Amino acid sequence: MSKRENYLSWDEYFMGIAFLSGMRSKDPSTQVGACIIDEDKKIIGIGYNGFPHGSSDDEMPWEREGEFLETKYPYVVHAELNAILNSIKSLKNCTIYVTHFPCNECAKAIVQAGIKKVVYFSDKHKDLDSTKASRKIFENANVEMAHLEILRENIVINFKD
Ligand SMILES: Nc1ccn([C@H]2C[C@H](O)[C@@H](COP(=O)(O)O)O2)c(=O)n1
Ligand SMILES: [Zn+2]
Repeated sequence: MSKRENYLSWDEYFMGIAFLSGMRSKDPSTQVGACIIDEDKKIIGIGYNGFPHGSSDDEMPWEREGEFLETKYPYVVHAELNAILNSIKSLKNCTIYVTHFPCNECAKAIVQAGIKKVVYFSDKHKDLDSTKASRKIFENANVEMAHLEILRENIVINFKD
């Protein structure tokens, strides 16, 4: 019998895990996921956007607009930072898979952690100044950026039979 042909590539696998992780997010508008792997392709950190420990998902605001302190923005921990903080070992020369291109704050954390490659799926905010700053931060630190195009339409997990 020959091997299966339609198995997941490494890129699809790690980006799939980033997406699955993002599905844990309670943010009603944007769910972001991140998955960090080491040079041996071992997963060493996973994260999604959410409020810090101790802050209730039900009591904190998920608003995008209004008085700054009444919105989610000053409180939410970004997926990339959560993945970095959740990592189980040094991130030197690691790769981070992210569902969305990192913001400039996450870019700084990614560089300082020693991550050397960013593989991203969506770049929908590429024209924002903060995204331009991210690119500059990555370029200055020689962090490789790679857009991942996934050819298959979906990955199905079937929990029935
Ligand atoms: N690098 C990023 C950028 C954003 N996020 C999170 C922060 C928010 O929960 C959400 C963005 O919300 P929106 O302004 O689209 O309503 O995404 C992140 O985790 N990592
Ligand atoms: Zn961020």
